Formats: sequence, structure tokens, C-alpha cells
Amino acid sequence: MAIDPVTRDPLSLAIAPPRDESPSSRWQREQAEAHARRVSSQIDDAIKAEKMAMKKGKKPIRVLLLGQSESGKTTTIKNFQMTYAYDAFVEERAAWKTIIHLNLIRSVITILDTLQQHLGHPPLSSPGGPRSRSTSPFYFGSDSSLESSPAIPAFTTELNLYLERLAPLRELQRVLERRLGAPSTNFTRPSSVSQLEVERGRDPNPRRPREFFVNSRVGWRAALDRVRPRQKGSESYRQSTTSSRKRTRASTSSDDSTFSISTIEFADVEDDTTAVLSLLSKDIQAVWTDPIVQAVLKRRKLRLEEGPGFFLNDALRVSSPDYVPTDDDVVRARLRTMGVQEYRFFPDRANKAKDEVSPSRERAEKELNDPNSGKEWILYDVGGCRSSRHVWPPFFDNINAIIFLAPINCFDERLAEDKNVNRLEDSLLLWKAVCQNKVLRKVQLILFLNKCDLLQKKIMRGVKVADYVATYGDKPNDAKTVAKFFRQQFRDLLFKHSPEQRGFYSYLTSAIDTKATSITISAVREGIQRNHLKEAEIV
Ligand SMILES: Nc1nc2c(ncn2[C@@H]2O[C@H](COP(=O)(O)OP(=O)(O)OP(=O)(O)O)[C@@H](O)[C@H]2O)c(=O)[nH]1
Ligand SMILES: [Mg+2]
Repeated sequence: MAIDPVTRDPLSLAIAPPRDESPSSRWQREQAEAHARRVSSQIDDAIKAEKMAMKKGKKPIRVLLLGQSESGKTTTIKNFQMTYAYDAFVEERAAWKTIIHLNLIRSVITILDTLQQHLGHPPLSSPGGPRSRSTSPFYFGSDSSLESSPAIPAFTTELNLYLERLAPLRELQRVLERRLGAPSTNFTRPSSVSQLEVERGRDPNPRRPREFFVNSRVGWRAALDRVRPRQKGSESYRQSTTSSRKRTRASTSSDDSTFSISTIEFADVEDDTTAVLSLLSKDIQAVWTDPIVQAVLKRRKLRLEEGPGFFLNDALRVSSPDYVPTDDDVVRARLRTMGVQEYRFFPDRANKAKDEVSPSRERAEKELNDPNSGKEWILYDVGGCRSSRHVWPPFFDNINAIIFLAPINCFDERLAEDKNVNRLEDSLLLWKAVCQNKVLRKVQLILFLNKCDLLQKKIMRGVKVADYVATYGDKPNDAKTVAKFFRQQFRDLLFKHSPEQRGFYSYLTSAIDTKATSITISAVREGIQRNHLKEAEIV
């Protein structure tokens, strides 16, 4: 770019390329500039299209999903996709395979770490008992991170052998994460804990597995594209699969029990991962079902089966070479969201497609009379951990509704980012902040009290709400009463703190139950549309 020496415009000067730019840097810069121009013109087109749609009264309905990390926002979006954009959901399904593999590997590594701690390092005790801040009604559980249980026998030779064979999975996890473009893995610990303390084994939340995420600037879908199987038949597909098979054979042929995965390159990491996992799946299953391992996990109160991205019970199935994720697998897979992801659907078109075989007269009439018919919906999915929440407010403008996810099962859990905060209390505080936000005063708020299935399991295990929530008193400790009690707390906050009168809409959900959630989603959609019409003073 030439700089006008006369004007010496500071912006031109600031963005001008260096005088001694090499030909290759120049080529790279020009490519980047061309890409930026393309993106810019796409954005212009999108804005133009939106303006046209607005003129025609087809302004999209915008819904923002909020809630703490692991509350189920992305899972709820997957349910929306399944209901209203099934083709897009199916298209992404194959790409989720790598995430599911990563979830499985992560569970195995958590087991290995826990066993290692059991053998060598006693667990760190965590502060417990009632909160020091007397205003909070939440308590923390017992002081000990160990459950009293009979002495655990020494590891058998067989178990030690399995553990040795599974050790290379640590390297595979690193390879996969790098391949997916993770800038780093997040250990979800308070910022006050230095890396040094962690390296010295002083992680304050030692029982929490490592969390993996993909930076939003890349976007998880773009990240998944990088590991998506190539189009069969294409030259690059043939080349990469041949070379990858060669590498995998070379690295595993000498002796199945002591292979190295360091030779894996990134050409087709999905093939490599499947090859390694199918070799190790029986070992994974053997370790997971080993009575000694189960005893150690129980003693350390580690309930992997209730955590996110749990596939250990399906190790053989998801590791088989011809594995294709089912809808349920995709819904249960865990990939933490960073930043914001946007999803667009035309719910009416989806319904029309379903009705195509015998289009109902009722629908035809509805479409003629309904100004919402054919409207585009835009759903925004955000990251829920504390470090991601600063990106929420810019999305508050022009929002029609917020679906707020609060995991109802976590009344006895600590926030991953700050072990001094009860997770349910964090949800209540967030909800209160949303209710009292003036920018959102006209926005319809819909509460999903999520993870009801896990609440039921917890209650069945004998966990008592009154041990953690001072105000629960002596009410019956059953899931129905507990849900009613928490729902009332959210309701009270909404009525007390909303700047203007608004309705309270709440649903008890288990977002991994796709059938039940699809019914909830239809009801929510109708509610939002009705409210949208009312707002527009059409009805
Ligand atoms: N058992 C059970 N698991 C759920 C439920 N809802 C979500 N999950 C699981 O919980 C994990 C976390 O859910 P996500 O949807 O990724 O959570 P999120 O709110 O998007 O979290 P961030 O992206 O970190 O903000 C996933 O593995 C889900 O499959 C539920 O109702 N019951
Ligand atoms: Mg998410």
C-alpha cells in the first residue's frame, strides 16, 4: 500500500506494511487482505439482506442462551437444531466423533490421575462446613474429599499392566487438542492459583478433570472441520488416509502393548485416533469396570458417570473403526464454548418439510394469517464460565428472549472457577443480575431448571438438600419438592428485581432427553412468537 507522504495520515502510517517487506511476507499479507475484503463484503451482504427482511416485516427473532458453564446451553441449542435444522445437525454429526473420542480419553486420563494420587499422593483436603460469609444460605459439604470406605486392596498385576498400556493416551490427548486448534487447555481454576502451584500439585480443585475448549475466533465448527473426514474419492482424502494408515501400522505393529503415538502427524488425526482407541478399548473397559478402580473412584467421590462427556460405558462402541455418532452421542458430547456462536434456523420451513407428504390445511391457513410464519430465528450460544461472561452484554440489544439455563442438581457443588462459591448460588446471582438489567427490561425471560435427571439421581443417592441450603428446612427431600423450592427462589428474584412487570416462564428440563426437550422447545417457540407479536402490537 502506497503512503501519501503529504497527508501523512496517522492511520495509514499505522497500518502500512514495513518498507523492507520480503516477497513471501508480502504474498501472505495480500492473501490476508483479500480474505478480509471477502469477509467484509459477506458482512455487507448479510446486513443488506437483514435490512430488506426488516422492511418486509421479517425481522428475525433473536434468542440468547445464558447460564453458568456446564448448565446445558450448547446442549439445548443441539436440541433446537435437531428439531428445526436436522440436516445441519446430521451434517455436523460425523465431526463430533473426534470430540467424543476426546471426551473418552479425558475420562481415562482422569482415572489414571486419580489412581496415581491414590498410590502416591494423599488428596488435598478442601475447606468445607458452613460458609464463612454469614449472609449466604448455602453450605458446603463435609470437610473431607475422601469417603469412608473399607481399605482398598493393592493393585493386581493385571491392573498395573492395563494402566501401563493406557499411558500413551496422554500424548494422544495433547495431539488431538493441538489438532483441534486449542490455544491451551483450561484447567478451570481460580486465577489466584499460579501455574507453579499447579505444577507442584497444589491444584485447589484436584478432583476436577481438565477442560478443553476451542477459541471462539476459530469457532468450534471451523475446528471440527479440520478433523472432519475428507470427501471420499478426493485426491487429498486418498493421500492422507494411505499415509495415515502407514503411520499407524508402523507405530503399532511391533508389539500391541507398547506402541508409540509420537509418530502421529496431523494429516488425518481422526483415523489415527480411531486406530489407537480401537486397540485400547478393551483395556479402557477393563480398567473402568475393575472393582479396585471403582473402589478408588468411590472413595474419592468421583462420579464420572454424572459428569459431562461421559462415554466410558460405551468405550467399545465409540472406539470401533466404523463408529458413527448417534444423535444421543452428539447431545451428550461436551465441548466447552468460548465467545459466541450463532445458529440460524427457519422453524416453519422445518415443519413444512415434515408435513410435505400430506400438507395440512390447518398449516396452510396458519401461514397465510401468521406474520411470524417463515421468520428466521437466530440463537446465540455463549460461554458460561466467569472469564467468558464479559462478552454477554453486547448481545443484549435487539434480543427478543433469553433462555436462562440453571442446573438444578448442583446445590451441593462448588463453582469450578472459584471453589468458595456454590454453583446454585452462582446461578441465582446471575439470574438476579439478568432480571434487574435495565437494557433487558422488555426481554422475555425463560428459565430452564436443567439436569433434573441428575437431581433425581442425587436425591436417590441420599444427598440431603437441607445439608447444603439453610433455608430448605425440614421439607421432604424428594426431587419434586426440591425442584418446586428452587423454582420459587428464581421466581421471587424475578418479581422482586425486574424493573418492569414481566411474566415468569419456567420449565424443568433434562436437556439430554431429546424427546422431552423437543416438546419443551416447541412450547417455548410458541411462547416467544406470541410475545413477539404482542410486542409488535399485532395482536
Ligand atoms: N445428565 C445430563 N447432562 C446434561 C444435561 N444438560 C447438559 N448435560 C451435559 O452437560 C455437559 C455440559 O453441557 P453444555 O451444553 O456443554 O454446557 P454449556 O452451558 O454450553 O457450558 P459452556 O459452554 O461451558 O458455557 C454436556 O456433556 C451435556 O451433555 C442434562 O439435563 N442432564
Ligand atoms: Mg456451551
